[in-house]
Amino acid sequence: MGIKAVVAGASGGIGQPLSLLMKTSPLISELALYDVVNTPGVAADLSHISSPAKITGYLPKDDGAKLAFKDADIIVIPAGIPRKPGMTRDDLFNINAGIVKGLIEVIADVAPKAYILIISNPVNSTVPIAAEVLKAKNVFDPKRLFGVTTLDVVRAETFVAEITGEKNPQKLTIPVIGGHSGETIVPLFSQAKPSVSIPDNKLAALVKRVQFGGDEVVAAKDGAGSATLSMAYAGFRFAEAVLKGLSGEKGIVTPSFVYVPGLPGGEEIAKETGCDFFSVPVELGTTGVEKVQNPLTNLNDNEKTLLKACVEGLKGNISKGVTFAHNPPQK
Ligand SMILES: NC(=O)C1=CN([C@@H]2O[C@H](COP(=O)(O)OP(=O)(O)OC[C@H]3O[C@@H](n4cnc5c(N)ncnc54)[C@H](O)[C@@H]3O)[C@@H](O)[C@H]2O)C=CC1
Ligand SMILES: O=C([O-])CC(=O)C(=O)O
Repeated sequence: MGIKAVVAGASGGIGQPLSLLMKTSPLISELALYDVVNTPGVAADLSHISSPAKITGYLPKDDGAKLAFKDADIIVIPAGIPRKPGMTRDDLFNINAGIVKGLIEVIADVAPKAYILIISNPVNSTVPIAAEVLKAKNVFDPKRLFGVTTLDVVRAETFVAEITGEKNPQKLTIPVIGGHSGETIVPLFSQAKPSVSIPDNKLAALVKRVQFGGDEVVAAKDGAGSATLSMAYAGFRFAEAVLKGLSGEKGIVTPSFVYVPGLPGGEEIAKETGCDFFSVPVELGTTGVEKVQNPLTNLNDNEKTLLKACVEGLKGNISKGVTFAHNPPQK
């Protein structure tokens, strides 16, 4: 089966390196690039790479969004503005909420069966917006809608390895759960595989670094945006996990921000946290999320405290997205 993939926001800081990685994937036979600017150039450039994926580039004119998304199997969305120093991810809501809503409306019409991977911030709110739009169009399948929180997992691997001396951080599996901003990000070092030992005097700083890793990059870029290259890596890693699951590979498990009450194994998580959307390790298969794992049963005391702070913030982010989807501000 040929896989059609789309990157929406393909000309941006994340979109370009992400499209490059997607172009090199042997799992993709067609790659459509959509953005409001510059896609013809990015597509022409990538089209010279001798990998199988056939590249096309679309702009909004001449129904470009519809043509780009039509019958797509997987759509990755890094469209939207990034942070500058002094901003929170929630400060991006006013602009990015409308961008994501508009893109999902088109996707619901022309690619209702697509796997949708949302990178655009604030993820804690943009994913609930997407779910509400898909519900309103009667095409919502919780197994196919994902908030991409993989960068938190990637950071946890990297920062833990710096402490433990592990030479290959990719050998570590560290669940990071909750949401994707500040204190809503909850790394579970106690559930790392293989197990890791973090000295007591380093734990608080490590947790903070994973929670606020995005701020570190925003500060270093000093007004020129937020993480793009590490995010492209993380976005591709997650897209590849979804594609491998689709192709029948077994044992693919990685965290994602999903609609938990609609997924096998997720009901308890929604009940315990009071959050309908939560990042948890998901088992990926031929139809998307086959099951969610429940990491909440094994938390240590420190992680329980982190979880409490997480759900307080996350609930508000989720309801802000749901409210927006139903009552967008009038133009
Ligand atoms: N989930 C995560 O872990 C992360 C999320 N992000 C988020 O990803 C988003 C993109 O970041 P960057 O690539 O650095 O920003 P950027 O500004 O470099 O690129 C965004 C692209 O989106 C395009 N765009 C704007 N409106 C659009 C629309 N209606 N349709 C299609 N494309 C549209 C722009 O033309 C631009 O090319 C931001 O919201 C950022 O906060 C960034 C890093 C990590
Ligand atoms: O910090 C930001 O605004 C971008 C982001 O989500 C991250 O790097 O985790």
